[in-house]
Formats: sequence, C-alpha cells, structure tokens
Amino acid sequence: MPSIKAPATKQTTTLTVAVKCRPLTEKERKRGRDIVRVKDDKEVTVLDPDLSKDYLDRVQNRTKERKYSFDYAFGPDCTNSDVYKTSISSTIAGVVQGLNATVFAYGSTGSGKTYTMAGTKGDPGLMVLSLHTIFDLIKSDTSSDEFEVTCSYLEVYNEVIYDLLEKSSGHLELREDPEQGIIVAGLRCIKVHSADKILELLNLGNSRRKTESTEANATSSRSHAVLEIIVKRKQRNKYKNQVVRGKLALVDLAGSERASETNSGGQKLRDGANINRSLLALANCINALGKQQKKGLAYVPYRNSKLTRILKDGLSGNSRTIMIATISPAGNQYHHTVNTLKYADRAKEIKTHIQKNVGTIDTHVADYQRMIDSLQIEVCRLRKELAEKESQLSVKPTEKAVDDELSWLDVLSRETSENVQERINLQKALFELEETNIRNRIELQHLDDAIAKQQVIEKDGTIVQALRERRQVILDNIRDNDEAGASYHKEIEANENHRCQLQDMIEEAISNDGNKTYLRILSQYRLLGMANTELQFQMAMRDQVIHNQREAQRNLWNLIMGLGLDQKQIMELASKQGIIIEDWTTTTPWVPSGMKQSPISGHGRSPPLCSCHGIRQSSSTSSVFQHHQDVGIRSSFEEHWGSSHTVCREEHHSSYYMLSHDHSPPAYLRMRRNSEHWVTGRPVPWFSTPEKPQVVHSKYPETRPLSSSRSGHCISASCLLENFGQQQQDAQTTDRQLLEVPPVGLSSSRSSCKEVTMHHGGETRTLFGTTKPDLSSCHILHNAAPSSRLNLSQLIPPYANAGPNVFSSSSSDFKGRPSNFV
Ligand SMILES: Nc1ncnc2c1ncn2[C@@H]1O[C@H](COP(=O)(O)OP(=O)(O)OP(=O)(O)O)[C@@H](O)[C@H]1O
Repeated sequence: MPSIKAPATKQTTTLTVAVKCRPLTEKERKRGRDIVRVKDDKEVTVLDPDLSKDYLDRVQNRTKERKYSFDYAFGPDCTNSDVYKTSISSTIAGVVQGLNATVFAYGSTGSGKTYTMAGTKGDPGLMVLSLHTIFDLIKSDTSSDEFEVTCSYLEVYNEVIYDLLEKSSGHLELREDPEQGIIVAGLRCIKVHSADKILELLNLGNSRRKTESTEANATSSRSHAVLEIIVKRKQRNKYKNQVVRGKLALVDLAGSERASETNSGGQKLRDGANINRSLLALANCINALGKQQKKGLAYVPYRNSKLTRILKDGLSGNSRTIMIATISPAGNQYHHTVNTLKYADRAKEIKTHIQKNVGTIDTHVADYQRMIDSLQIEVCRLRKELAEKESQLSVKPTEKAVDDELSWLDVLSRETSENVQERINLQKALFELEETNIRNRIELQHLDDAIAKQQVIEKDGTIVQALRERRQVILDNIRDNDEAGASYHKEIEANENHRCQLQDMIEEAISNDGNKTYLRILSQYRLLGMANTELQFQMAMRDQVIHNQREAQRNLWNLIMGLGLDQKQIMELASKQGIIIEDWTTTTPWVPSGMKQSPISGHGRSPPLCSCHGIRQSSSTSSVFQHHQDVGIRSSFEEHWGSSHTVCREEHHSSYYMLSHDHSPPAYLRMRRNSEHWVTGRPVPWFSTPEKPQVVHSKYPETRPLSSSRSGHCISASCLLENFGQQQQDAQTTDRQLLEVPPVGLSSSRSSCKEVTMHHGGETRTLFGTTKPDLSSCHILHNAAPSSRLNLSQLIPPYANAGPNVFSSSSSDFKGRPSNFV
C-alpha cells in the first residue's frame, strides 16, 4: 500500500463551468416558447418570458432578460457526446495519470441532469463516455505499468447515504481520513476490468435509486447519486514502486424544486424539502468558496449536509472540477433557469488545487532525499515571494494607503451584496421548510381524526396501528424540520449580525473621514439594494392580489347575475354608481346549476362574468376593493344556487421572501411567528396595507364611506350588489335613496376564523367559510384617471390571456409604492 505522499507540486485551477440547455419537450412546445439562446458556444441569454411586457419595459425600463458567459455553453441541439468531447474528455484523461476529477450536474428538476450524466442508448451520458475513455486509455497505454480500477456508487437520500451496489444497503456514515479526506465507511468498492462491467453496475445501481413521478418530471431523481471510479497505476519503469491514484467522481444531483410546481405532497414533499436543503447547503458552499477566492479566507459550511461533505474535495480540494449546469428552455422555467445560471456564474470563481496523488510501495532513503530537496526548493521560492511582497508594501506608503482603502471598500461592497444574497437563500429555505411543516401538521390532524374514528369501529386494531405508525413518521419529520428551521433561524440571526457589522463599518469609515464619497455611495447602494428587493417582493404580492381581486370581481358578477337582473337594469345601476361596464359581449355568463338563465344571456349579450371582463369607474369616483384571502365562503347564495362558490382563493407566498429594513427585526420574525400562523397577517410595513378601508370619494356627498361594522374589512364593491337587490324590491328608488342604502359589508372576525359576516341593510348574515381564512387583507384602489389606465393583460403574467379588461389607478393613491403598479 502507498504510505507516504510524495511532494508533488500543486497547480491551482478554476472550476470549469459548462451550461447545457435541453430541447423543449412536446408539451412545453405546445404551451409556450423557447426563452434560452446560446451564442458562440459560451454565451447564454435568457429572454424575458413575458411577451406582453412592452409597457412595463417602456415605463420602468424593467426587463427580465439576463445574459451570462461561461467556459462552454451547449444549445438544445448538442448531444452528450458534444459536451463530453469539448469540455470533459481532457480532464478524464488526467485521472489515469493520478489526478482527481469531479463532474457534477446541477440544475432544477426536469432540466436534464440525469439525461446528461447517464444518457440514453442513442446518446450515452457523461458517465458512460468517461468510463469508456478511462478503459481505452488503459488499453492503449504502452508502458509496463499495472492498472487497477475500482468503482463505488452511492446515493444520498433524505440525508442518509446508501450503497447502490448493495442489494439492501443499510445507512452508511462519513468519516474523515487523514490521508484520503472524506470517505464513506463500509461503502463497497468493486474491482472492474472493463467499461461494460461498470455500466452493468451503473444500471443495477440506477434501478435501486429512488425516483418518483412528479408533475415536473415523470422520472424525477429524489436522491443525489455519486459514482466514483478509482484508477491505481503501479509504475514499473523509471519510478519503480511508485503508485499514482486518480479518482473520478461523477455526480447526478437531485433537482431543486418548488412543491407547488411539482405538485407533490406527503413523502414526496418531504423529499423535496430535504433535496432543497442539501442543494441550498451546496449553493452556500459555492457562495462561500466564490467569496474566498475574492477576499481570502471565508468559512465554507461543508458540514451542513452530507452532499457537501462528499463533494468537499471536488469543490475546493485536490480535484479538477467541472460543473454542468443544466437548464430548460421553457418560459415557465425562467426563474429556475436564471437561478441555476446565477450559481453557475458564481462557481466560475471557485479555485481548486490539483496535485498528483503519488505514493510509494516501498520508500527508500533516496526517495526521502528527493522529497527533502524539493521541499527546500519550495521553501526558497516562498521566501522569495514573501520578500517581494514586503518590498512592494513598503515602497509607496501614500499610494498604498489609497489602494488599501479602495480594496477594503471593494471587499465591503462585495460582502454587502453577498450578505443580501445569503439572506435571500436562507429565508427561502426557511419558508419552504415551514410550509412543509404546515402540511405535516395538517396531515397529523387528519391522522388524529382518522385514528379516533377508526378506534370506534375497528375490532382488531390493524388499521389504527398503521395510522399510528404513520403519525409517528410525521411527528419525526416535524421534529427534524423544526430542528433544521431552528438552525436556519440561527444562521439568519448571524447574517443579520453580519449585516449590522457591515453597516457599522461603513458608518465608522464615514465618520473617520475615509473615502467619504465612495462610502456614501456604497451605503446608498446597500439601502437601495434592500429597497429594490422589497419592491420586487411587493410587486409579486400585488400580482397575486390582483389575480385574487379579479376572481372576487368575477364572483360578484356571478352574484349579480344570480339575482336575475337584465343588462339594462345593471347598466342603469352601474351608471348611477358612476361605473362604466366595458365589453358586454363575447362570454356567456356562468349560470349556476338549477337556475334559470338570465334573459340577457340568452341573447349572447351577457354581463362580464369571466376574468376577461372588467369594471371601471367614472372619473369622479373611486372605491376600495378589498378582499380576504383564503376565505372560502359558502354563501347564502349557495343554498339558492346549489353550488359552493368561493369568493377568494388561497394564496401561497412561501416562495417569496424579503429583506428587513434597517433597524427593524429580521423579516422572518415579522412574517411568521411559527410554522403555522402568520402573526400579523401580511407583513404590513412592507405592503403599506391600510388597516382600514380608504375613504371613498364620491360625486355624491351623501354617500357613506364603505366600511364594515365589525372589523373594518369589507368588500365595498358589493354595495353595487346591494343596490341591485334594492332595485328589485323598489323600482321607484331614486339615485339618492339608492346611495343611502347601507352597503353590503363582508367582514370576518379574527377570533372565529371560519366565519364571515355579510351586512345587508339592517340585516346581518353569518356565513361559514370552507377553509380557514387568512385574515391578512390587501387593498386595491381603482381610480379612473384615464392617463394611468393600464391594460392588465399586457402587464402581468397571470393575465396574459385575460382579454380586454381595463383596470385603472391613480398614482396618487400609491404614494411610496411603484407608481406603475395597479
Ligand atoms: N438533451 C436532451 N435531449 C432530449 N431530451 C432530454 C434532454 N435532456 C433532458 N431530456 C428529457 O427531459 C426530461 C427530464 O430530464 P431528466 O430526468 O434528465 O431531468 P433531471 O434534471 O434529472 O430531473 P430530476 O432532478 O427531477 O431528476 C426527460 O424526459 C429527458 O428525457
């Protein structure tokens, strides 16, 4: 066995990053367009997926197009063999010479990682091609050296390591070996003599790998797989008894995903959370390593996951490493694609130090002498370098001071943006974890109910036992996730402390009369960066709110139609309210089952019921539309119509995250107290959501402000409905009488979360929601300053096909918010 490492010289090299874009699938081709362009085999451009963004681009100069440049870039027409020949084959050849190499595929779920690494019969993947190269090189070697090739194949599933070459492998543990670094204790290493044998083992291992069918990918890998090939070469000629040992690690990562996209639940969801957790750990290591290259030592959190510990050598140690970032060209994958490219871009900074792994079977005095000689040479070289550096430092003190200051400021500025990025990552991970636990707790509740019921009816108790076991699994998962969440909280606190330190440093430097202008700009930049992130978040939230608003509006129309009013009546009422109804044509209204069609619908001239219709108010009036999120209302109309009708729908904001303001508690503290509840509803400080409905201006001074009697949450638009009802009762009602009718208010009490109360004139009806409402409320103001009218179908993705609906806003109602936002 080799015992002593020879003093081989280290060569520093940067990580090679290749991007591979897969072709659109048939389904994707039907649904949308290809948004990725590859130029000159190096440059990747991701186009803005929203074709109807022209208006925003004009007004705010906001485009989501992104451009990146990499060592290699491969378009959808490239095969695995193209990728291999161009970017990998030379590295693989080094393995036979005693060098280490790591190739890993990184990308979101369904982006083509497994396809790239394993491939198909017609287009063999990088694993297959690499193995063929190794054996071809061994075969064609003309020296008398002796080769030995061994292979192991493991997977990391839910933070547990399994041996894929064992039929029923137990859990394996990682160990630190002083000579070999991280090793997996007990992992089977099989001696192989041909590429075909390894491929056989690879297929066997793949068949044991955990895969699932998810919404995003029919055969989604749920684990990270690492194939390791070790080539030992016993030299027989010049360096007799010397052994070189090359190691090739080929890694197929599980795909990062959003639970909402993969439509997964139960175990799949928990897998997803674990996958995301380890990928986040990998991303954090990439971040830290990138940082390290720029400004010296930085803590690299390898220990945060098994995956990063296994990949440690490949990321920073003795390995020539290639990252294949796989991306999908589909428009709906824009965020994943940009995210993958962002990390790939950062990975370009990572440096590794390669060195031949040389050992001797039998080390002689002469060998020791050689080692001492080369060490002495190395010491001399380093001394010389040090002396040069010192003389440079002492030459021009003034110049040096300016340089030092500038480079210090550079570091500060970099650290600031990295701190922001880290915060985003952590909060995102935390939210996903919390969401998983919310689902876990719901399942737990269902299990408790089921156990209670089953205990009464079941005699032998087998089902109850199974349910209890399941319950225990869920409890374990909750505990694990809570623990992981606690550690994220700690990391976020550390991040927050670091942020404060950075701010203090900037402020101190300003007060110490440093490079004031630069520092002020830096400080401004930091604050603006924060504000910008916050605005983006707000906008994303508003997109969602508008979407919900439209649903609420559509449902209001359904209610109106349910009253059996004809077009004329509706028009009259609307004009009395100062509301202009646009586009009566095109769509047949939704008619609840068991109800007669409205007379107007029979003529194909229906009121606007679907989302492609809208209301706008005449220029002199304004109104507040406010709705409760996640309030499923089983209204009194339901009895009448025989159909449950939900006014607003559930919102998920878990994928959004934000940064805290200066001197405020961390954002996560303000958003959620624990994994189950929003503490203060929507985070008010960021949305500036008014606590009470806005004052309603009207051309009629007698009109009462729209408010609800209980909590101040109301759908004031429903006064329209009220008025319709009123008109049915009394056709003689005057304008003024109509307006004096108390508006319908829709309120909900915070204490009784499933209850929604409707105030109708003097009468109050309590309705019950089908789901627990999230009482956070959002407001949208619709004014009709014609110049600020926006066509939503041009602006916001969910409305891209919404038709000619017009919402309008007055920018004055949005002080301190993006003025273009409806
Ligand atoms: N270059 C390509 N050419 C043709 N089809 C491809 C290509 N890359 C990927 N695909 C197809 O895209 C789908 C998803 O690919 P794959 O399973 O490799 O994704 P993945 O990134 O490994 O996903 P996950 O992380 O969920 O395991 C598969 O149906 C695969 O055949």
